[in-house]
Amino acid sequence: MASEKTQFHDEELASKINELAEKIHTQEDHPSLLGQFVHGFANLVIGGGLNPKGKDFVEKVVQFLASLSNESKARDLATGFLVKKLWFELEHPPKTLLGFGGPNPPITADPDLRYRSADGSNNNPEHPLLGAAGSHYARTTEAKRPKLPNPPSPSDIFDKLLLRTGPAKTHPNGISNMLFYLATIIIHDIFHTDDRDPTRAKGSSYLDLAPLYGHSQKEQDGVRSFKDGLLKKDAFAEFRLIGQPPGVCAFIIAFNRFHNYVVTNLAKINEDGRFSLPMGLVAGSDAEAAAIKKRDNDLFQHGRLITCGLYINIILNDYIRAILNLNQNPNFKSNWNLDPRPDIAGVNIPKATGNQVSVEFNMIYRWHATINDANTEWTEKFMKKVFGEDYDPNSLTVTQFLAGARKWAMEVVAVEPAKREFGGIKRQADGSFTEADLVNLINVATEKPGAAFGAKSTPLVMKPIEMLGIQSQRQWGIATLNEVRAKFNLVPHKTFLDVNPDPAVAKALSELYPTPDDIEFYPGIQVEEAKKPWFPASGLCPGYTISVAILADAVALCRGDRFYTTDYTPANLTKWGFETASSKFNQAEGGVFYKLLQNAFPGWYKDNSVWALYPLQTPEMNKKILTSHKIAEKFDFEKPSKA
Ligand code: HEM
Repeated sequence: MASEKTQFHDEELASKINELAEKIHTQEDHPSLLGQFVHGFANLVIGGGLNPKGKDFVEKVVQFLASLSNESKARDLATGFLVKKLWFELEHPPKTLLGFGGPNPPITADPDLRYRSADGSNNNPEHPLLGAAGSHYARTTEAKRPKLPNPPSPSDIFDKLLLRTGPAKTHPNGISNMLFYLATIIIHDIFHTDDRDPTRAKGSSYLDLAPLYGHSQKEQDGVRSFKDGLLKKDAFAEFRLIGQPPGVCAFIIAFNRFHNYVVTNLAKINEDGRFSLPMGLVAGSDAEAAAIKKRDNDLFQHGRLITCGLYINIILNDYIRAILNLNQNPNFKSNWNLDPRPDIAGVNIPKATGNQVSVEFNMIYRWHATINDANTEWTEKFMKKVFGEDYDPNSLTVTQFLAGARKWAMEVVAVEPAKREFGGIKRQADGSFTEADLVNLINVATEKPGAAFGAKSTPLVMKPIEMLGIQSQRQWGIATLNEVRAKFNLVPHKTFLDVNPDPAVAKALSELYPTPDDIEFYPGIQVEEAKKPWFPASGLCPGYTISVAILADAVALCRGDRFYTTDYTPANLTKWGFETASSKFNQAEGGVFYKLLQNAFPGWYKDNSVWALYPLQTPEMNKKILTSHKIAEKFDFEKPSKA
């Protein structure tokens, strides 16, 4: 039944949906009431009914759904309508792309459509280039408002609106660095702006674990051992991760180890004999060599599908759960989650359309405010290595930054992926790192909270990178903050205080922009008031526009991907593989992060360790949450170690 603790901040909306819910809970199976409820809910969510432009609208809907019983049919239908709303907030496929033509990327798709191509092409075979590496960014919002003739300088914007002074504010909901490292893997998966043609993304627009497997066939070949489907020991393709805190690299290596665990088991189990060599091959013959090569590829590709399956399930069942604060749902037994993949009878939502990431989302995902003090210090040391001990972040220009970044990139790329090192840890003779070193880096990331989102929260060391961000949004001609808000059904800001009620921030905005309608998208999304935690519905606590837009993006990335919808089947992944990547509510409330950690680092994580079950919030925060649910004694809070 609708929880009494449901925290609707909008009385009208609250009474309307609670009234509908009550009817459903008392006579749920009554078809006309169910129809009435769904009709009412569809009106609420998709438009009409109550004002969908209200602040916190999505959060209220999430709170409501998470308060319903697991058996509620109405809940499934209503979730379908929410997914539909989020799906149709974006175009599929997008109509507007950046750039002025130029050669299209070549199609390197494996002719076997069961497998992901290395560069993301052929995800939708009807639009084979949609979202392939090298394609043009999409634009979600028409930029109709003329731009200011003399916009404020990026340096001024940074100093007045973004610069953090003093220590970082701790994240208000105990979100651990691990969540921000997962976000870092996600953004390196889908965003790699081509510096020679910034209208293009060098990676694909699919969540295909490119930081591990690469954005192209060449990069993929660089991490494969070409034996039994295995990846080279502790190798990962994305060189840019070496420029991130070392825990990010340890995390992507966990996926490498999971892949190797998967292919080893696939070969052993050899379900339906699908990895057997044909009978009667002559030893040393070309036919035998070709069959061995095919088997390696079949194992590798299955391993990739399954490892990506775990990745998407981590995103939906751990990451989105933490973002929506579902572990802090008073109705803790609710298994509601925002999973956009299922088909719900009566709610027609397209799927497997393909995807193309947009410039707006490239901006929305720049979460540099969340870099905590320890990672700020790490970044300062890193920048000194690249730009010299005496470099000054205040005066380093964007041009100097780009030149230094290119030089650094060339040096890193020159080293083979399986030989790259990071964070002061060393590879052993067989090329692998020690488990202890990797687990330690992951522990450090899990233990410490990230910093809070918000205005005046970005460390100085990021100044040139933020100035580059501001320059990029101008080059891309992105619509204003208010234009993008209107696109996502959010009320445009009428005053500077609407953007951020802190008078100092509002004043700084008014000194930079003539009217709220002129505020640029970036930095606008960074300065908006950050959300507070809600229990459930708001866990990540970014600015308002970011919080709404990322849900639409998550829906697009999951539901638009053929390999996560129509082709995500036990037939394609094998029964064992499908099960290995899958989520069950009775373990970690559906979270599957523990599967990654326990299989990558066997023996380190106890079955009831919060470090494995809920690593996206700190162990300290988990203790609070589990104590509030009166089940803390069932869990182990000790730092993982190997007996
Ligand atoms: C200490 C942590 C971090 C460091 C040192 C860092 C560094 C950088 C650098 C150097 C760039 C500019 C790349 C270029 O255009 O040449 C960049 C871009 C970017 N960063 Fe971060 N970052 C950090 C954390 C994060 C986090 C937590 C997120 C969000 C999850 C994020 C999201 C982005 C995005 C979306 C871009 C644009 C990428 C592109 O267009 O190619 N970063 N970051």
